Amino acid sequence: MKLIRTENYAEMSVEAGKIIVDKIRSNPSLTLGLATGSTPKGVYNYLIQDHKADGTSYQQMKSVNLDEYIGLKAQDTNSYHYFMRQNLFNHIDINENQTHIPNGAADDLEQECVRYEQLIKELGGVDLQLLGIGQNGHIGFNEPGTPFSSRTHIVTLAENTRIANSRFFNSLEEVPTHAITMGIASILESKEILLLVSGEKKSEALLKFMNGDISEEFPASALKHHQNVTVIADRDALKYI
Ligand SMILES: O=P(O)(O)OC[C@H]1O[C@](O)(CO)[C@@H](O)[C@@H]1O
Repeated sequence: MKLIRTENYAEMSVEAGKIIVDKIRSNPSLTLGLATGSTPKGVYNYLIQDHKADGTSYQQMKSVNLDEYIGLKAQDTNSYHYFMRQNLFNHIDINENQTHIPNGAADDLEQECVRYEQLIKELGGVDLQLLGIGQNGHIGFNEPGTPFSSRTHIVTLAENTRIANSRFFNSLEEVPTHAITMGIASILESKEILLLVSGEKKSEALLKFMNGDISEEFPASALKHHQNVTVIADRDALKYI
């Protein structure tokens, strides 16, 4: 595992953005695994600015997102479909048919999980997966206790995850209780993983990740089984390291 230390969120975002742009330029038809939440917003902003200034093209690539809330339609402003359009897709040269996000409003959610897993296979797997980490160590929406063998599945969100994410909603009651997420085994099949960690709130999770045991009680620890993980963290997140 490689650790890149950065001063702050902006620097972390630029470091990650440069790595992604390099990959896309050397392999324009790659499949990029994307994440939502506050952490990757700066990276997406870097990609948008680079696209405008240097013309990096996304016309041939494909993307798969990690997760989506159950019960929110794609148009819902709190859905991850909406997040991705607002924060990246609407600002680069990518078509909707190149981008994939689990459908949290599907009639048959179990079938949706099977479809999504199959889709990733048909795309040839994820070349580079961008990840954030939850304060409880979740990756995607794989909460503590999720088997490392898990594939795309339906999860009940941990209360602390709902509380953490309630900042995007009007109230905690509005935060969905369930989500669809790529499983840990699905994530580990990515050829390369970029884990971004920013802010003091994530410092304990980062300490546990770097120095703790590999355990299903701390989902991110599964990444230690992967051969090609780069962690990019900022000074606040690195407080204990
Ligand atoms: O970046 P944030 O908002 O702290 O969220 C942490 C993680 O939780 C999730 O939002 C759950 O999907 C991840 O996508 C994200 O990486």
